[in-house]
Order: sequence, then structure tokens, then C-alpha cells
Amino acid sequence: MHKLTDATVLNTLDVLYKDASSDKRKLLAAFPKLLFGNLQPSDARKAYLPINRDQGEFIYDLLITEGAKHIVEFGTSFGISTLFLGAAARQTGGHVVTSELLPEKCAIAQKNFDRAGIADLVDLRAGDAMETLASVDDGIDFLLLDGWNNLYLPLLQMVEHKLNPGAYIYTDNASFPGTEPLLSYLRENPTKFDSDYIKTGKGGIELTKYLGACDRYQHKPTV
Ligand SMILES: C[S@@+](CC[C@H](N)C(=O)[O-])C[C@H]1O[C@@H](n2cnc3c(N)ncnc32)[C@H](O)[C@@H]1O
Repeated sequence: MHKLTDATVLNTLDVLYKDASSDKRKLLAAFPKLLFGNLQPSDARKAYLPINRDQGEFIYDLLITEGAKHIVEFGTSFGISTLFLGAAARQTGGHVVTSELLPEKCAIAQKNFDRAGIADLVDLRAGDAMETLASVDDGIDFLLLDGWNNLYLPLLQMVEHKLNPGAYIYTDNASFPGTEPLLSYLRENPTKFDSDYIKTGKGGIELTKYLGACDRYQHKPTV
């Protein structure tokens, strides 16, 4: 097991998780929308909505074990998850491309990357990920889906041809409304995706291994 030991990253995570502990209070006014699955990014402009430490440590270990270099994230928020990704990228010789819709979150996330000493490894793209991640380079080794659930499937389909065979896709909050189309797509394409749902206390995770494009097996040569 690879353990995150970078003191600067760990100290920054401590500060950010402490601040994130008041997320519930910050989301109080938006509770009805949350309940009905209608929460909008702007309703959570002050909230982190982060992955928890166990998730971060799992992802950190997975990235280093797999030697993942080209790491892509949908949904930066204030950068908690990106800190785990960036710290792993430091070990693998890789880099992170991450995307956040709200400019004020981007500004704070960038400061957090500076503070944690990972800014040189992170390309933070401000704006709608469906636009900002469209130009991401080929050869993705790891994709973290942690933005808005209704965009998980279109986002995956947009970058799917850029995934390396063996790449992992980690989908957070996989039991939340809006994720069903992604889960159906993964289940309906078992030759391309080896995918499992992991029950957690916090919304569930779908962990997927991309097996590669299988078109060559589906079309018989015409001779
Ligand atoms: C669950 S939070 C991300 C938490 C972060 N990954 C972490 O663990 O610290 C989801 C984020 O996705 C952002 N988001 C929502 N729709 C987006 C879009 N279309 N493009 C980019 N970011 C988006 C939201 O503004 C929000 O900050």
C-alpha cells in the first residue's frame, strides 16, 4: 500500500477538510433541492462536497500501483481530491488535468495547489468540463468523475477514445440521481468495461477498468 506522506500536501488537506466540515451548514438553504436531486453547482458555491480521506488514500494508492501518468478529473471544487491526484502524479512522473465550472472555486483551488506544492503538476481548466476537457490529450490513465452526475455519461463518451486500455474510471456518488445512464452504459458494454459498484456510507462508488475499444471484434472483415 502506497501511503501519502508529503507533509505539505497533508497539512493542506488538514486545513481544507476542517473547513469542509461546515459543508452541511453551507448547504442548509439548498436542502430541498438536494433532497429532490435538483441541486445546481451555484447552490454549492461555498461547499466543498469532497471525497473523503479513505477515498483519497485509495485513489492515491491505485494511481501509484498502476503507474498512472495522465490523470483527468471532472469536478475540482476547492481541490481536495486534486491534492491526492497531484501527490500521486508527483510519484508516477505524471500530471493532472482538472476542471471546475465556477470561477471563484477555481481561484481558491489554484491557491490550494500552490499552498500544497503541487501547482506545477496541475492544469486547472475553468469552465464547463464538456468544453474544457474536450481538448484533453490522448492516453488517459485515470479518470475521476466527481462533477455533476448528469454529465458523467456524456463526459465519459467525450473522452472514451482517449482512454488507455487498462485505465481506471472512478465514479463518485454513483448511487445519486443522474448516474443511471452511466451505470447502464457500463453494464451494457462488458467487453469494454469491467465495472463494479462499491457500497459506501457516502453515496457509493463505481470503479471501472477500461478494457479497450472492442470495435475490431465486433466487425468481421469482409473478404
Ligand atoms: C462534488 S464537487 C467536486 C469535489 C472534489 N472532486 C473534491 O473531492 O474535493 C463537484 C464540483 O463539480 C463542479 N461542476 C459541476 N458541473 C460542472 C461542469 N459542467 N464542469 C466543470 N465542473 C462542474 C461543481 O461546481 C463542483 O464544484
